[in-house]
Amino acid sequence: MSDNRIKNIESTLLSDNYYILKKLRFDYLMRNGKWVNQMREVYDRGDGAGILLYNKEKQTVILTKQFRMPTYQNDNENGFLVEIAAGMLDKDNPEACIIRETEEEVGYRLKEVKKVYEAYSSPGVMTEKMHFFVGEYTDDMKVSDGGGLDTEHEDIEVLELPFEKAVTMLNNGDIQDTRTIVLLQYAMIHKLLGD
Ligand SMILES: Nc1nc2c(ncn2[C@@H]2O[C@H](COP(=O)(O)OP(=O)(O)O[C@H]3O[C@H](CO)[C@@H](O)[C@H](O)[C@@H]3O)[C@@H](O)[C@H]2O)c(=O)[nH]1
Ligand SMILES: [Mg+2]
Repeated sequence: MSDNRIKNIESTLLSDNYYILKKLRFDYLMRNGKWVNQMREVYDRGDGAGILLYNKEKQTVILTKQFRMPTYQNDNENGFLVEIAAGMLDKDNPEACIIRETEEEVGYRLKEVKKVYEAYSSPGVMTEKMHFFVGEYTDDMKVSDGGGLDTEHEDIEVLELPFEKAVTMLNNGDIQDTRTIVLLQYAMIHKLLGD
């Protein structure tokens, strides 16, 4: 079977109201050797970055809590979600983005971060690739209360929690953001906060 299993891609713009939603029609070569015409809607809002902030000495992590309309539309009773600090890349590289977002959202100015994964967020629907980081914070890195940008009406609550509490929330199903689950599990697997 040929390596190139996609041809004749036709793209129609459905919305560029805020980000970009396209309808893509294309011919796809099935494993059984037949060409079929397929249609997929694809949402492009760029790539993102997120970080788990941790403090070994205090045995704490920093998470955020904010209203997420899409979750409010789907089963999340009050629409608030506990998440890692995260943002969209805009024109930054992932590392610069996550350092900027950390300061905007939770008020800590980091010098160093460690990239641990790069992964597609929701590959059936979105183009978004997410860059996952972990970073150590200490009290002397605090430069503001965070909370997000007023100009964008961000309203972010900063949660500094014992790591153990975050793990309990994860195990109880109180953390429902995939990216946050991934990084808390990373911290557990790699014993970021010690044994
Ligand atoms: N007016 C308007 N504003 C929007 C819209 N969508 C987003 N925004 C604005 O854009 C800001 C984006 O803030 P960021 O901190 O950069 O992004 P984020 O929403 O936290 O996104 C992060 O999490 C997402 C998962 O929910 C990730 O998809 C994303 O890559 C990133 O990591 C939001 O606060 C909001 O003000 C929209 O449709 N309309
Ligand atoms: Mg954000």
